[in-house]
Parts: sequence; structure tokens; C-alpha cells
Amino acid sequence: MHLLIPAAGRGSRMGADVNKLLLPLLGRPLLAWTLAAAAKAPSTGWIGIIGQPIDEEAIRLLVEKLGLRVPVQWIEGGETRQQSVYRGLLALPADAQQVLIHDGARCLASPALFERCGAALAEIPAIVAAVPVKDTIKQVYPHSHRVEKTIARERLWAAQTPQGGNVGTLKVAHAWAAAQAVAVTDDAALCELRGEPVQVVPGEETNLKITTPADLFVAEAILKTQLRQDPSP
Ligand SMILES: Nc1ccn([C@@H]2O[C@H](COP(=O)(O)OP(=O)(O)OP(=O)(O)O)[C@@H](O)[C@H]2O)c(=O)n1
Ligand SMILES: C[C@](O)(CO)[C@H](O)COP(=O)(O)O
Repeated sequence: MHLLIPAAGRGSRMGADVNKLLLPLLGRPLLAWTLAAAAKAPSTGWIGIIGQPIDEEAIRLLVEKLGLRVPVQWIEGGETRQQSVYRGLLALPADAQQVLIHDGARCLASPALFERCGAALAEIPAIVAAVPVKDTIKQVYPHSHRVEKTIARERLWAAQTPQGGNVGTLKVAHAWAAAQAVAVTDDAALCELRGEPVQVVPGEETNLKITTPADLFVAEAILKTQLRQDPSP
């Protein structure tokens, strides 16, 4: 399976002065945990890391230190996640039929989750890892923040990554979105807008996206537990 890792963000909500993916988490950069778990999944055969030029040296160094068993290719990212993923798709090797896309910022995903998503793609053209929403969700008016209504949560799932699908279909969807100036926050949304069926694959509650400083504390605790269960990440 070909895997793209978008890692070209700035981490503005983290408020650090470097890309949040280079921040240390239990002694190594956050992105190193993401890559180690991805490469540990037996079905992962190729990884493309999408990053900004300013981070290239640091990312190349961390990849070298990890000594991953799979080939890793550097791909220059864009202004938004969507643009970065599109660039990644265009940089895939010509023989790539299906692709998984996994946020560099989701450093707690287990190798089993990558396997589950890869296996699902053998049966279904497009997938998204997701978990049922646990909170009660309020829809509010934009400025006043007064509650407009409560959304029934029975059918709501929180989207995670990996997401993925057929390379050709995803390239067409991204090209269409670029031409029409359609902006979305995940890859599955583009398939949905194109009328392509997208299937949810059970995600993991612990598969957080590290976004704000508080997430780092939670991630550290989860990682410690994961390391107790499997000390060879
Ligand atoms: N131009 C961009 C923006 C984001 N990403 C990646 O997309 C993932 C999810 O994005 P997010 O968590 O929003 O990361 P940032 O954009 O870095 O954070 P922020 O929105 O707080 O600036 C991250 O792995 C991030 O590196 C990317 O590859 N290219
Ligand atoms: C793709 C994603 O991880 C799904 O939850 C998420 O949408 C990406 O983060 P963003 O902050 O919305 O760009």
C-alpha cells in the first residue's frame, strides 16, 4: 500500500515557533511516532512525506534515524492540507493503484488501524477512519454563539485519518476541487461531493490529532500506555 503523510502545516493552533510535528514527544519528534507506526503495518510498502522546504532537513534527519524498512519519498507541500495532499497524489509512483492518506499530526494511530484501512480498500473504493461522536453537539449562531439547535448524534461520526481510495478517483476529485475552488478539510469530503460512495472504517478513540498544547499532555499519557503494551514502536 502507498501511504501519503501530510506534514506541511505550520501548527498555528499549537502556538510553537516550529512545525508542531517536530516537537518532542517522549524523546522523539511527534512525526517520528507517526512514521514508525505506519511503517510497522505490514501492508505499508511506500511512504511519501509531504512537507514544507523549511522542515526538509529536520524531517530527512528523523527519517534517517528511524531506519524504516520501506522507501520514503520527500514531496513539497502546499498552502493548505488539501493542496498538500493533491501534490502528494501527483507525486505517487506510476504503479500506485490505491493510496492511504494519514495526517502526520495523528501520531497515536496503531499499525492495526493502517492494516484495517488497507484491507477495507480491497473491498471498497473509498474509506475514512472514524469514531462515533460522544458529546452532545450544539449548532450555534455565528456571532452571538446562542444555541440554534441540538443535532441528533446517533448518525454522527468524527472523521480521522487514515482515509483513502483509488488513486485515479482521488486525483480527479482533487483536480475538480482545485478548478472549482472547492475547499474541504478532509479527502473523503471530496469523494462525497463527487458522489462517490465512502465507507467508514472503525477508527480509534486514541487516534487524536495533535492540534493544541493540551493534546500533547494527553498524547504523552496514551503513548506511555501503548509502549507498555508494545515496547518496540
Ligand atoms: N498546508 C498544509 C497544512 C496542513 N498539513 C498537514 O495536515 C495535517 C492536519 O492539519 P492540522 O492539524 O490543521 O495542522 P496544521 O495546519 O499544522 O495546524 P494549524 O491548522 O493549527 O495551523 C497535519 O499533519 C499538517 O501537517 C499539510 O500537510 N499542509
Ligand atoms: C483530516 C482530518 O484529520 C479529519 O479529522 C482533519 O480534518 C484535518 O485537520 P484540519 O485541522 O481540519 O485541517
